Amino acid sequence: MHEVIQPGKGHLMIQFDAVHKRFPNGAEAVHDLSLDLPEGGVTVLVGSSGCGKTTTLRMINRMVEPTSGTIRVGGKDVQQQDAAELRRSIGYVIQQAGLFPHRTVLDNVATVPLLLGHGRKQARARAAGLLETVGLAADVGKRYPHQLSGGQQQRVGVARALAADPPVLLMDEPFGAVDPVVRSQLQDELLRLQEELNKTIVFVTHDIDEAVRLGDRIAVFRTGGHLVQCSSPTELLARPADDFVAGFLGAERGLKLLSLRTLAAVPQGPAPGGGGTWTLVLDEARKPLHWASEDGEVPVRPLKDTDSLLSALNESVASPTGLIARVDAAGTLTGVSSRDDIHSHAGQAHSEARVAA
Ligand SMILES: Nc1ncnc2c1ncn2[C@@H]1O[C@H](COP(=O)(O)OP(=O)(O)OP(=O)(O)O)[C@@H](O)[C@H]1O
Repeated sequence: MHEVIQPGKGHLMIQFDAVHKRFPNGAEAVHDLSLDLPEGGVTVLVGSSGCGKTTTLRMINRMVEPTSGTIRVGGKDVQQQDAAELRRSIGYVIQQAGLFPHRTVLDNVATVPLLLGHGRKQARARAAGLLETVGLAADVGKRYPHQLSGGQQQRVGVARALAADPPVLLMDEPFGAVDPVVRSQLQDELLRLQEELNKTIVFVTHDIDEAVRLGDRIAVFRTGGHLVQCSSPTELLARPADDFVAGFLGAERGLKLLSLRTLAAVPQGPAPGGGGTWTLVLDEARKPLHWASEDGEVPVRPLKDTDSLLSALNESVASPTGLIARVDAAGTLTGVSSRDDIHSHAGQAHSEARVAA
C-alpha cells in the first residue's frame, strides 16, 4: 500500500489536469478542473449545493471516474492504479461516519489494519492507539456505533480513516451533522491532529466559517462544476476574484479576515490602577480578576497574543473602559490595549492583506 503514494518533500500530492465529469444523465458535475495541491495542508472545497465538490473529492480515490482529464496522486495517474488498493491507501471520512453497525468501535477501526495484513492483536492495538489519538476514552472501543453520540461517531470515523496512516485524507462534510459546539470541538481536534500528522487533507463543507478556520487553501466552486478561485483564506477574504465569490463569503468578510489576524502586534500599555473610574483588579499572581468601580464589578476576559483581532474587538466593546487585558501564556497580566489601538491595527491589517494578496 505504501508503494502507491510516495512523493518527495515539497512535491505536488494531488493534481487535477483538465478534468471533466459528466454523469450518464447529462449532468455536468465538474468542468475543466485543473488544480494542484502540494503535499501537506488542508484544502477546503466550498460552494453552493450541487456545484461538484463531492464529485471532485470522489474522483481522487476513484469512487467516481472522470469523463476526461487526468488525476494524479503522489505523481501517479490514479487510472493506472488498482482502484481497491488506491482506496485503501487514501483515508475517507463522510458525514454519517459510515461505521459498521454490528462491529464494536475498536473492531471498526481495526478493520483497515487487518485488511492491510496486520495480525488481529496488532490491528487492535493500533486501533486502541488511534481512539486515544482522536480523543476517545478506551472504554468507548467496546461499544457499538449506535451507543455513541454523533460527535463521537465522527471521531471514530476519523480514527478509522487514519488507520492505514495514509498520506491523503478525504473528508466530505465530516462535521455537518453535529451541533455547533461539538462541531467546533471536532474542528479544534482536527487542527491539533493535523499539526501532529501533517496529512494532505481535502475537506468538503458548505460552511464558509469552517473553511476559513480549517483551510490552508480554499477552493470556491460555482454551479456547473467551475472552480472560480483557489487561495489562502486571507487572500480569498481580502481579494475575492469576482462578485460570486464575494457573495459567497458574505457581508461579514471583513470580520472573518480579523478572525485570522492575531493580537500579537497590537501595542500595549500599563493597566489603569486606581485614580481613574475603573481599576483592573488582579490576584496575587497578577492574573486579571475583574474591572472595579464605585458602582460595582464587571468580569474581564483576558486575551493572549495568539487570540484573534476579532476576539479583541469583541472584548473591547464589552469592556467598560474600552480596554482589553493582555496576559502571557501563564495568564499573568502583560498590559492593556485600547479599542483605538485594536481598531487602527485592524484597519492596517486589512489594507496590508489587500496589498499582499
Ligand atoms: N451519480 C450521479 N448521477 C447523476 N448526477 C449526479 C450524480 N452524482 C452527482 N450528480 C450531479 O452532479 C452535480 C454535482 O454533484 P455533487 O454531489 O458533486 O455536488 P456537491 O457540490 O457536493 O453538492 P452538495 O453540497 O449538495 O453535496 C449535481 O448536479 C448532482 O445532481
